[in-house]
Amino acid sequence: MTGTKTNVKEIGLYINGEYLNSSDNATFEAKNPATQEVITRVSEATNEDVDRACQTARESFENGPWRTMTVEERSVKLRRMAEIILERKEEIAHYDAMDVGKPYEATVGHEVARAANNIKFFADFVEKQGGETYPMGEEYINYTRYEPVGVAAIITPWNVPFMLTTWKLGPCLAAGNTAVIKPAENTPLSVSLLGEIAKEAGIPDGVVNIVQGQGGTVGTALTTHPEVDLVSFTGSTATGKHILKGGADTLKEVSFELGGKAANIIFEDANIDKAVPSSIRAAFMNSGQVCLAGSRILVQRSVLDEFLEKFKKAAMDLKVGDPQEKGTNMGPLVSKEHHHKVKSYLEIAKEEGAELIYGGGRPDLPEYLSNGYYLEPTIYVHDNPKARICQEEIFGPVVTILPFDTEEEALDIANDTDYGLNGVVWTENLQRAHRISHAVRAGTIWVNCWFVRDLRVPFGGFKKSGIGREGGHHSLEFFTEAKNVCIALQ
Ligand SMILES: NC(=O)C1=CN([C@@H]2O[C@H](COP(=O)(O)OP(=O)(O)OC[C@H]3O[C@@H](n4cnc5c(N)ncnc54)[C@H](O)[C@@H]3O)[C@@H](O)[C@H]2O)C=CC1
Ligand SMILES: O=C(O)/C=C/C=C(\O)C(=O)O
Repeated sequence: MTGTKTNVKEIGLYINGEYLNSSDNATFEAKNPATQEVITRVSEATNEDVDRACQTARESFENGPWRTMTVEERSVKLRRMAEIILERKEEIAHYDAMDVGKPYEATVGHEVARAANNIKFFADFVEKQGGETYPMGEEYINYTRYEPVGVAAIITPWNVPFMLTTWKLGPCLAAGNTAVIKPAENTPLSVSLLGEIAKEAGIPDGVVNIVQGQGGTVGTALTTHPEVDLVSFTGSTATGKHILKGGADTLKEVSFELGGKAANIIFEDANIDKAVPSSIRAAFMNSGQVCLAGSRILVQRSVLDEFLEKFKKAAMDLKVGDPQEKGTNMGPLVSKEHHHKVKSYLEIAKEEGAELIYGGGRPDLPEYLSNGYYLEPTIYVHDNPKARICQEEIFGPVVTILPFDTEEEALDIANDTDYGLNGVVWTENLQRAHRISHAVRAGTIWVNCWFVRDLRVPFGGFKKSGIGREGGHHSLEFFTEAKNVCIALQ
């Protein structure tokens, strides 16, 4: 038996280089979703604590050495931070396995490495940036500087806590800003380590601050705070709207990566043997709690039977179980509330007349996981793209297969959504691959692959899937103010 293996010490807020209790000593529980065991207690920030974190970040931005250091000096410290993340990869992955329910094996091997690279990539990238120069004849010359904006609020979700926080923190710090981070209340553990990691890397106190607690209170206090200039957020579209409204009075700049309902389109000329394992990953990785999930699989009718047979078999082969155990492909859902929400879609699917192909129940698990928030990988076939299970972000291991006959029909279904984060196309026809990639209204299209990430490319959503883009110079544009300097030459 594994389950919760480590005693995790109580988690404080991290402000000005110190872990602290909240001003009223209030705490909340961090729980293991595989067992419901309490892992530890976490300080719940008050408004006073959020204010302190924001004032500290402001003071450190205005008067600390971080903003005025050379880019190279900052990058040395950030590269060290990336190294420390790798040195502590087992601990970080173990924390995410415990409070997200993420399989340890995949997290330690992939997600933590990506987190380290998020920091290293921007440390290297920022050193290579130049600016624009515009001479005006012999009389004047203009040149552009990219200066840090100020204090950034970094609000991250529970599905990929550590990796997604570093994805924002890397460019934020590389550009010379200071940060107040708020991880999701469901998953406070791994992000809390970023305070001590930043300190060990030599990043001055006050540059990285972490507050913990509920979105509605702590998140709101942070994203409406007058000292916060920027909000970088990944999470639900509903929360994105709250943050946008709350930031209006102080004109905060926002970068939002929101929900998705990606179409994964399998044409009859696709290599089905490649499409099946990739579509399984896209549907069930992290128990389907992925904004980029291929949660609608559109399959051309002539290959429907073949695809269904192979896809179902591959889903049945997934090992659902203890996230800490070697070989586990799928852990539990993150929380009781989320488990309830995802299961409610099984009722909705029944009412909507979807055909259940596999799953929908509780997997067979050892006794010590009997309280865990588990659900089998679940597959439906439905012919109504307007059904709620085809329109709403379920964010669980529930996938719907929609048959289609023609390319036009596939495109209509793919674009019939409020979301536009990503899409996937499986075809061996080059012209069709381009045609469909151009016609699907989404920020990323993967052709004959899924979730392949190059950190230089723009990443973000069309429609209700986001505002702005992250990645490479897109992230740096968000985290900097462009300044023009015009000089008289005569
Ligand atoms: N990456 C993604 O696309 C994600 C999508 N979701 C979607 O959202 C649904 C609901 O999940 P939730 O946990 O409720 O996500 P959420 O959007 O409420 O949580 C994400 C983060 O926002 C914070 N937050 C919540 N309300 C806030 C507010 N008013 N002001 C500032 N920060 C706030 C939370 O504390 C958390 O840190 C999921 O079922 C899923 O469909 C959730 C998490 C990530
Ligand atoms: O690869 C990225 O930069 C972002 C990935 C985001 C998710 O996996 C998510 O929000 O679910």
